[in-house]
Amino acid sequence: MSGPDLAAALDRGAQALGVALTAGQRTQLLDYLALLAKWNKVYNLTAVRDPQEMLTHHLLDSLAVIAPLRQQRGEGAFKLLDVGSGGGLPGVVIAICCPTAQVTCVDAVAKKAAFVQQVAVSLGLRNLTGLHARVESVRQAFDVVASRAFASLVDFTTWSVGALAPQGVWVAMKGKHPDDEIAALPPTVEVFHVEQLRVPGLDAERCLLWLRPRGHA
Ligand SMILES: C[S@@+](CC[C@H](N)C(=O)[O-])C[C@H]1O[C@@H](n2cnc3c(N)ncnc32)[C@H](O)[C@@H]1O
Repeated sequence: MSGPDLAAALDRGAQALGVALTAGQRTQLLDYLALLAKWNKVYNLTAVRDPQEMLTHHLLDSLAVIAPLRQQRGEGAFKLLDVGSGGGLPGVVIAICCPTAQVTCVDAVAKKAAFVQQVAVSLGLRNLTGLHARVESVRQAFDVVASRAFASLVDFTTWSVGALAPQGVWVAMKGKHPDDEIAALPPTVEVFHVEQLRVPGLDAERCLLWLRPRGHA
C-alpha cells in the first residue's frame, strides 16, 4: 500500500472512530508508523510486518481508545502511564492525539523504551517519555494507568497499583470480554465501566475496561 493510500485509510479509520485529526497529528501518526516499520527488525517491536496491517492492527486499534479517553478525562491536563508499552502502543498514539496528556510508556525491555524515547525526539512530542523499568517499581502518580495486550487484569492492577494517583483509574484494552479475568479480580478492585469497541478493518472483538480501587467513586 502506498503512502497516500495509507493516509487515506488512516483518515477513514479515524473518522469512523470519532477522532478528528489535525493535519499535524495525521503526519505524526504516519511518521510513527514509518518508524515502527523501519526499526521493527532491530528492536523486535511487533510481529506485524505489513504497513497496511500495522495501520489496522496497531494504529487504528490504539486510536479506538481516544474518544473514550477524552470522554473520561475531558479537555484538562492529565498524566497517563502505558504499562508494557512495547513499541509505544497505545501510548504514542495517545501522546499524539491528546496534547494535554503527559504520557509515559514503561517497558521492562530497554530497547523498547529507547525506541519510544527516539519516537518522542523524532516527532517532537514533548509530552511523551519512554521509561525503562518494571512497572512494579514505578512510584510516580498517574491519573490513568493504561495497558494493551499486557497481562491478566489481576496482574495489571496488582503490579501497577503503586503508580495510581489517589483518584486514578486503570483502563485495559482487551479482545473478547474477559469474564474469567474479571471474576479473578480481588475485592479491592472494581470494574466500573465496559465499552465494546469496533475497529475499522479489524474483524475481531475488542473491548475497553475501566477499573478503580473499590470505594473510589
Ligand atoms: C505483548 S507486549 C504488548 C506491547 C504493546 N502494549 C502492544 O500493544 O503492542 C507486552 C510488553 O510488556 C512488557 N512487560 C512485561 N512485563 C512487564 C513489567 N512487569 N513491567 C513493564 N513492562 C513489562 C514486555 O517487555 C512487552 O514489551
